[in-house]
Formats: sequence, C-alpha cells, structure tokens
Amino acid sequence: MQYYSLNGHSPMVDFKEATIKGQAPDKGLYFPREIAILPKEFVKNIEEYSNEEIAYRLLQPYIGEDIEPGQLRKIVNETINFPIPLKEIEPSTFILELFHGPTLAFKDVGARFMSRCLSWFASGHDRKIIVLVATSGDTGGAVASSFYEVPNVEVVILYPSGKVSPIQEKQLTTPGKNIHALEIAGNFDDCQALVKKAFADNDLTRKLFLTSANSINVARWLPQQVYYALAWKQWPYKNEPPVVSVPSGNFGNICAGLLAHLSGIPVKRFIAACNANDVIPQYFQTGNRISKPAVPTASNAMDVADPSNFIRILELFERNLDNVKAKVCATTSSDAETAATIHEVFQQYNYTLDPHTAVAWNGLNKNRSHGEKGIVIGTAHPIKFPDFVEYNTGSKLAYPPSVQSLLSLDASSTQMKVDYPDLKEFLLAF
Ligand SMILES: N[C@@H](CCOP(=O)(O)O)C(=O)O
Repeated sequence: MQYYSLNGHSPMVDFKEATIKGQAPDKGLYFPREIAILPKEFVKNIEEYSNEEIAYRLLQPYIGEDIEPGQLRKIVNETINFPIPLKEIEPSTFILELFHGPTLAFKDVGARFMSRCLSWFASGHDRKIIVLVATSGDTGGAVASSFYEVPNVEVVILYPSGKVSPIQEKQLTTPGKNIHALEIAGNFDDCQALVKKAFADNDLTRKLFLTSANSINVARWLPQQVYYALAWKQWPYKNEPPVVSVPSGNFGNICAGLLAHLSGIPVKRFIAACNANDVIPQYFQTGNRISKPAVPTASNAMDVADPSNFIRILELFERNLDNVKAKVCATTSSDAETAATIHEVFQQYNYTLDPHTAVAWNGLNKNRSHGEKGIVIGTAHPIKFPDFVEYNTGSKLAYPPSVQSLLSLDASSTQMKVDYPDLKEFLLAF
C-alpha cells in the first residue's frame, strides 16, 4: 500500500515510511492510495472469525509487505488481547466497550499497534527515535503505557495544564524512564500546534529522528477500524445495520469507522458526537469552518477546536461536505446534558457512563428516529472521571487495583509555556 500526502506536495511512501515519518514533509497527513475492500463473504460470515483474524484481515492490506505475515499476526494479537464487548443496554441501544485495555480508554488499541510496528521497524536502527505526542487526556496515557521501555525510543508527551483528569495525568506523568511529560500552560490545540511545528522544523528534523504518536500517524489511526468490525461481529440485527454514535474530538476514531464502513462494514449512518467544542457541527450547519479556541468541558479528551483528522474524512468523500453529510451528522451536547445523561442512564439501566460516552449516548438519542437501533462507542472507563460521574450517579465507583496503585505513584513533569523555542531546546537535549 502506498500513502500520499493530503497536502499533495510530498512523494508517496509505504506504510513503514509513513509510520516512521508520522507526518509528510509538506505537513500533510498521509492517506492510503486505495481503500481495501473486504470480501463480501467475510463480512457476511464475520461471526465465524476470531477477533484477531478480523483485525489481521482489516489491517494487512494497509501494511502490505512491510511486515511479514507471521510478525504482523503477532503484533495484531498483542494489540487486542483484551475484551471488546458489545453490551445491550436496552433493546435498541448497545455500547461497544473499548475501555478494557491497560489505560482504560480506546486509545490502547492504536497505541499498542503503533508501538509494536515502530519497534519492529526500529530494530537494528542505530538512531534514537523521539516520539512526540499531544494529548487532551487519553492518548498520553495509552502512548506512555505502550512505549514504556521500548528500546531506542524516547516519548515526549505534551498535555494541557489543569485540563486532564487526575488519573489521566498520573498515567502519563508516573512511568518515568523513556517517557517524558511536558505540562503546557495552554490547551490541547496549543500542544498539537507545538508538535506540528516541531515536525515542520527542518533544522530539528535534520538533527533528531522525530515521529508522531497521535492519530495523524497512520499506524495509530488505521487500527481503530477494528472496533467497527468487532461491533458488526457482535451486532444481533444483521438485516438492520446500526446507527453508530462516536464521541469525537480529534476525529480519528470516527474517521477510522468511516474507512471500515467504506471497506464493507455495514453501518446505517454515523453520528459525530461533540461536546461544546462545536467547530465541526457548526461547519455542517453553515458550511463555514470557523476558528475559535477550545473550551474546557467535563469530556476533556474531546476538548479540541481544530480536529486534525477531519481532512481525512473529507478525503474519503471526495472533499465534498455534502457527500460527508449524507453519511454523517454532527451534533453537540452541553455539560448539563452530559450530566443529565449520566444520571438518567444510571437510574434507568444501572449502567455507568463516562462523560465522553455520555456525549455519544445523548448524540444518538437526539439524532435517531423512533425505533432506530444504535451503537454508542464507549471510549473511556468512568473511573477516569470519578468526581463528575459519582456526582451525577450519586453512587461510589469501585477503583480497580491498577488505578489504586497508580494514584500512589510519584508524578514527574516539566512545566512549559506555549513557546516553540523552549520545546525545541528540550528536544535537542536528547
Ligand atoms: N482525544 C485525544 C486527543 C488526541 O487525539 P489523537 O487520537 O489524535 O491522539 C486525547 O485523548 O489525547
């Protein structure tokens, strides 16, 4: 598989080079030259396949010969070695629980896949690779856990000061060793802009071997397709494809869902469920993409004002917003609606939603007609946001032992202003 830059001014590369570079030299995101269509028989009989086999079949065409089949199977098997259940909450509404991995959020799948691909590509390489990543909450912990002690790799995580939950912060500030946390006095978009500036700095990229572990990197983005195939495998109404509601911040997850759908996984339509950071819902309504700063919300991992992956969604639909709108609707929920959703779902079904999943639940209910069956993508475990969740359910959450031990660890991070020269100096110290 070849990948081209969405800015159109860089040469095509294979999967290995796209993974190692993270972003194209012309600052564009890499995009696969073809959509790998799944055989109809496979989609029809998907229940007969193991999760590992499904993931392998979805991903292999995008990797091609860059990783030999035995090694790729090993990587895939290690990536999804935890449950990904589709739970029926009531007969029309299901939740795909993507939070049973080590850091209790959906990012574990992409981060584990990418870390294993990168360490495979880096073996025998004598230069140290610096993985740069910006996080609004969940990516940072997943990347820290996946890349911890990977030889020859240093990870630098930029996170917005005071804008991630205490558990999210512990996940990225406590591992130490090759994981370095930078607490930025700004918001997620500032962190993401600093990271993109580093990739565009020729002086820096000549001196350092830099790559990204955000979903701008194809090795982080593509594995997320697997969720949608596993949802279809477990979907009980095969003659009635689901409406799928996806909590959306940087839009990598929903974009991977759309790719899986265009490859052959049945979905009636998608809902991009956003919080008060509504740049994309407004764009859908008005056709104008305005720029405004992110506002902090209870679903902090979605506090993104300039979603990197939306350009990939447009590319999937021939850069035509009307084509996108034929398959996707975009909606917003306020924190008050998120709180009320957590309360109601707990009261009615005794199910505890995290704030991000609650945004998607509310988005589904606001945008489906009577009787339409749907899946809510459950992106994070409620324990990552105990104060907001316990306040709205009126019930105490049980802390899993892994979270309890995490909270007792010492955190370490470097504080930094939104200042590119400071970041460059920090990176050059490697
Ligand atoms: N929601 C993210 C923001 C970064 O998104 P990514 O998928 O591009 O890494 C987070 O939790 O950090």
